[in-house]
Amino acid sequence: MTDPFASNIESLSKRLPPRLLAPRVGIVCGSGLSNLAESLRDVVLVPYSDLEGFGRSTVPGHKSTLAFGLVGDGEGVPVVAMLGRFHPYEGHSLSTVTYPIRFMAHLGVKDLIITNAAGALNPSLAVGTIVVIHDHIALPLMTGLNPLLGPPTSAKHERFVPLSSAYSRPLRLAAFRTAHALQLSSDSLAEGTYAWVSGPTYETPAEGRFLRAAGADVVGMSTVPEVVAARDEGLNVLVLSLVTNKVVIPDGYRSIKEEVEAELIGRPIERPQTPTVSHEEVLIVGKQKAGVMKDLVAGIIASLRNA
Ligand SMILES: O=P(O)(O)O[C@@H]1C[C@H](O)[C@@H](CO)O1
Ligand code: HPA
Repeated sequence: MTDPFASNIESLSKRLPPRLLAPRVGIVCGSGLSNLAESLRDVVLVPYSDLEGFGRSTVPGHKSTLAFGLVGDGEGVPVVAMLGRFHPYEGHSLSTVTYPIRFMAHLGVKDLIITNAAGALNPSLAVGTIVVIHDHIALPLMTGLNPLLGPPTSAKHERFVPLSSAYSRPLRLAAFRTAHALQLSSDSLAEGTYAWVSGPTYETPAEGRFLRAAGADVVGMSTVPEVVAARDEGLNVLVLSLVTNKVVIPDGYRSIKEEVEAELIGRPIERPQTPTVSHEEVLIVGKQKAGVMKDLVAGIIASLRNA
């Protein structure tokens, strides 16, 4: 059997200068956020179809291309960005979902910046806020959909991977320091916990309240398998979630019984409508905030140069 890492490296070495073939930082672009590649210079684009082990992204707002390039002035920092990721709900196995992360680690990536679009469970998070993730709740992971099930992927990997500090503190500090340097308003960046759901259904109102009660601030359909693989590979991980829609709204629970009873005594209750999200809406907000996310990610990477 051919080693897909080796054959990919062989084909990339024919297309990339040596410096780009040794990226220090990896980026995963979330829904509608592939413009992150615009902050790269000397870019070389490699379609996933030219690489072994890579699937194809089937979700609008996700391309199927790797972008290699440099970020920042002078020598710059060599990076590789996934323009488009794989989600289990597309029918991809967890090993396909996580393969690019393992490949990036194999190329020499040390710091991984993962972005995603997510719904707000915490009512204080406005649409457009970028949430620096400091923890996660992953029901699929806890109940058997875990990319580390099965034999360890290599003898150098631990059997039991701790996730108590999966989200790098130095990278989270870099995110807030960069936002300050970019003069982003204080409410454009927040901190929180990401809940991973398999999708592709969006949450019912009760599921939203359940995840909120469990302590999550945002919910999405990706990222956690990538974080698990990255930690298995020993990478430092930063996750930035862009809030594209609200899932839980205060006083959003509507009791028809109460409503009718209130109507009968002549005191109709005005309650907010439960929001209905669509992927189109997710992409619109992604597009609106893509510039801020791009500048933030580029600034964080440039700040890592001296780290
Ligand atoms: O790849 P991400 O997590 O950014 O995409 C989110 C989650 C679903 O794939 C999709 C739902 O609108 O957007
Ligand atoms: N739920 C799950 N995933 C999402 C959402 C959401 O509300 N918005 C964007 N991705």
